[in-house]
Amino acid sequence: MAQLMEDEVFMAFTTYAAIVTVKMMLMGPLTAYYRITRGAFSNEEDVGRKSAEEKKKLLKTHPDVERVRRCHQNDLENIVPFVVVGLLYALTGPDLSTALLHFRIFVGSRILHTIAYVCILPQPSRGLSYITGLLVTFSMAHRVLSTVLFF
Ligand SMILES: N[C@@H](CCC(=O)N[C@@H](CS)C(=O)NCC(=O)O)C(=O)O
Repeated sequence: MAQLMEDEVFMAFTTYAAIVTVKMMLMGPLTAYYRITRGAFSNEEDVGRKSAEEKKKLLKTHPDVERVRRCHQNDLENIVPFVVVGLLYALTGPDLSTALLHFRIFVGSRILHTIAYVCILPQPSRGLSYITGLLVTFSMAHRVLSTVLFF
């Protein structure tokens, strides 16, 4: 394990995986921010001490909250596979420069995806950033499978 932590590709993977995971985790506080500012809550206990009338007003969905939630969901669909496949990829011993290119493009694409989704940028900005990240993960999966294929 200590030897693995000194491997440059593994260190690069750990760095970018941590960055993109923290980005994904920040979607939670961002959702909370939108809930509070838009007055849109989903649980009765979240609006505990209000009158029945006020509760009714606050227990609703809001398009901005739903947008951030979809963005978070999309992160889960893409970042979790990146972390799993990226770890296996790092273990196949790729070139440092090739690995860095994969990790940087993926993290950049997911940051752009979030900006495009939350700031409502016109398509195809979100679609292209999503496809870019997906291609990076597929490229790493290709390397993993072509290195260790064993049925
Ligand atoms: N689960 C996704 C699968 C396809 C996907 O991830 N598309 C990208 C680019 S259009 C996206 O940002 N989808 C919006 C979303 O997941 O809410 C969906 O329902 O759209």
